Amino acid sequence: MQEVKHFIAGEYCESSLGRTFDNINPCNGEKIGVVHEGGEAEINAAVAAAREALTGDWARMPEQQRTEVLHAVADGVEKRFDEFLEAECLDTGKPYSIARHIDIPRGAANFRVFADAVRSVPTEAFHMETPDGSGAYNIAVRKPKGVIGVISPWNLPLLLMTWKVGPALACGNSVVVKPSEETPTTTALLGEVMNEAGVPPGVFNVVHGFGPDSAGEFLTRHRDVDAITFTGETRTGEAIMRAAASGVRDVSFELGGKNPALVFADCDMDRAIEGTLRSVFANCGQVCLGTERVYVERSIFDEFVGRLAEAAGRYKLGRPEDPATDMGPLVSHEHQRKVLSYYELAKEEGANVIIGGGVPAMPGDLANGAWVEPTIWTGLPESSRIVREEIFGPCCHIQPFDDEEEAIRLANDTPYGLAAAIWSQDASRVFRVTPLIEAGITWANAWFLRDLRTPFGGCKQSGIGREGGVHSLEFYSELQNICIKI
Ligand SMILES: NC(=O)C1=CN([C@@H]2O[C@H](COP(=O)(O)OP(=O)(O)OC[C@H]3O[C@@H](n4cnc5c(N)ncnc54)[C@H](O)[C@@H]3O)[C@@H](O)[C@H]2O)C=CC1
Ligand SMILES: O=C(O)/C=C/C=C(\O)C(=O)O
Repeated sequence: MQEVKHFIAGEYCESSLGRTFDNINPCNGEKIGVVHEGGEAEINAAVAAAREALTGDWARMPEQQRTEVLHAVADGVEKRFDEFLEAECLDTGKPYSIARHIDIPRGAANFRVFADAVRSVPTEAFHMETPDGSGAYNIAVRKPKGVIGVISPWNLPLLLMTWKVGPALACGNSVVVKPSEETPTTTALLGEVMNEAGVPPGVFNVVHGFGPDSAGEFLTRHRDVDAITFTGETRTGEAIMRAAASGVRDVSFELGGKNPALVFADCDMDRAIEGTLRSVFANCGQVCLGTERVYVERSIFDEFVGRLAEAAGRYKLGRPEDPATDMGPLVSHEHQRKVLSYYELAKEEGANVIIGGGVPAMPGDLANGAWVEPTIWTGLPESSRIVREEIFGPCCHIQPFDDEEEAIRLANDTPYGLAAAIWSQDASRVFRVTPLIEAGITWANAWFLRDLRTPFGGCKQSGIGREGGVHSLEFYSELQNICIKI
């Protein structure tokens, strides 16, 4: 039976109060192991270790060596690829085919890309004139921000945690990570890799636990944490922002979404179907960038709905390790209850259930897992809760539109603004429409095409700030302007 411990000051440790909680396999509801539950004492110890690390070897380490250490972390993840893969898929239930190509390689890449980015970003310098004629130079020096609190979610656990930890360490900070209580294992495993790679003790710390009145809240409230980065639900973001207000700490938030796809009659239908299928159902719909609202030009509406439903109907639900599996279960029974409550609501609101809408019949032990059917609805008004609220499951509502203006209006009629996808072969339309969409990321004829150097984040209630490439360096470093009079 697996036992997941905290990782503080380079060592694994148990909870001071001796409390643990169960880690459950969402495929069959079986207990995988126990996780040590941290409280105020563990957060205090981790933050103190992180603070201490900022005065030791890590602070004195030349940038070139820090880059090499972070490359060694990436190598270490790759060396133990199968271990990370199995742990991630056991915690989440996601298919190996996804984690093998996305979660684990990206978990490693996040260290390499940001370590290299730090070394390639130029220093800003301005010469200025002065009244005495001798002038002055302004040089912007990039320094670590300090101790970074990282609160990460369960949908892409290693990927989204390293997306924050990679650049934070590349900029010379130390971190305290509170991984999601649903998926603690790969974050804990990374501690071993950090030690093997030569990351000094205290630079990377992990405390397990829950959100409110637990490790998450204690971390975000801690006055010795200099900045907080969070991915998760918008309401949690509001709570963390309130905590960060005390002490005026900086935040970077990537929050919820209710992302639209606009499918125009001039699209390449095969590509639009394949891309929308992935954007709705990949990772069992548990991707913040995923599509939950599809708007299709009326002349191709029936064909599109029919073909998408047919493709979704071919999806094979199964065990993570089965190469034939397209979709796993949801992350937990709690999340299953939430998604199924929306499936019920859709029926109550009068939706046409094109496909799915319930719990699939799974064989043997899988019958106890957190499974839901891939689901497509049509026929609901835009005011319906199904169309307005983030469900975070394998489902979408499809609605027809008559012209470009209406499509843009429908896409933007949401409090969220994370991502959007447009499907059209008319280049003028693509250039005209994409900037009018209120979203931090808009794809045209693609979905989830990610270059780690590009700005990533949401507008409206989908987030604050941008991470990715130089934007991550902006958040994870403090710029000091040094003005030198000649
Ligand atoms: N990437 C995304 O956009 C994600 C969105 N979600 C959405 O959020 C819904 C709820 O899922 P949860 O896992 O409960 O998301 P959540 O936003 O509540 O949890 C994410 C992380 O925040 C921590 N947390 C929760 N409350 C906190 C607080 N007051 N202070 C500090 N940390 C706190 C949790 O322990 C976890 O590590 C999902 O149904 C889905 O709609 C969930 C995960 C990822
Ligand atoms: O960075 C990526 O490529 C993926 C990001 C996905 C999320 O942020 C999410 O689903 O929460």
